[in-house]
Amino acid sequence: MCEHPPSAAPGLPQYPGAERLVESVAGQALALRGLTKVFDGRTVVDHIDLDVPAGSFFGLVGPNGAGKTTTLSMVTGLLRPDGGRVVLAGVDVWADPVTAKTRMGVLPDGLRLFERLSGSELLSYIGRLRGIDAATVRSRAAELMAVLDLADAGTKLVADYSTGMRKKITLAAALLHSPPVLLLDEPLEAVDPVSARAIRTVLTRYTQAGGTVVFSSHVMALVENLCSHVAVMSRGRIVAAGVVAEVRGAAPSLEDAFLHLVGADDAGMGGLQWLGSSSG
Ligand SMILES: Nc1ncnc2c1ncn2[C@@H]1O[C@H](COP(=O)(O)OP(=O)(O)OP(=O)(O)O)[C@@H](O)[C@H]1O
Repeated sequence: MCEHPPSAAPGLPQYPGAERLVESVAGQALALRGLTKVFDGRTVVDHIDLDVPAGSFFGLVGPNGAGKTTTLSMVTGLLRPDGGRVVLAGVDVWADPVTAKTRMGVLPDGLRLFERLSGSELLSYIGRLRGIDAATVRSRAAELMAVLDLADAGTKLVADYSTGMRKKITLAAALLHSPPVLLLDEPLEAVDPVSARAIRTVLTRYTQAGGTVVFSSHVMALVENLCSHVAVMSRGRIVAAGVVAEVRGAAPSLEDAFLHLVGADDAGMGGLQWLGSSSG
């Protein structure tokens, strides 16, 4: 008789206590517990705990190299953690990655798209991969392309898209299956104000309808305007998290609070006295 407990699917590591963990974070769209990543002996994400309430617009901010992309990559199933757990929309991401991926829409860092497809073909391909019937894909794709101001770009090859258009078509692809959680790595970086407004409008509408957005950004004013919640990451750790007003505290702006939290508010302009002086 077999003495061993029932095993996970072949090839998948076991995650004991997955059900208990999922129960304990009910009500959170996303929960991280002890999430850790080590590269070449250096801990770049250091035992992170984080709760993202369902329906929140959640900004993840931090200086370059803080670990934001690494964290989002572990949340989206792209990068295997060295420790800790991720529960997204009631699913333990690394215990059941296939189900977890049906519940998320992702705009990853370093967009890789099918360059030789047109925008419409790309959405139709992604929609079919997601198992959505062709008529629904067509109507959702048309609506998304209209609100994102991409309607005229439907027949253009993705290879000829601008940066803003690439972000918008990827966002449309991430929304096509109407997931409960959207994870976006710097969705507004290098995007012009017109495209940025279209993206903001869609994201705001999505959260008003009950969806949860988690996005990383360096633009503090944007996070302060758009987000209900924020987490500040520094050197692989979460140094503050919660409702934006709480994290800002008594500081005049979120940016001031951020600079203080990451220890950059006293960065002096020592030296450089020669800069701009006409004496050469
Ligand atoms: N594949 C990798 N191999 C080794 N080190 C890596 C790898 N990916 C990231 N790192 C390192 O991990 C640290 C965190 O990087 P990460 O890209 O997660 O930061 P970030 O907060 O997203 O930064 P940015 O705001 O510049 O995008 C950095 O020091 C980076 O050099």
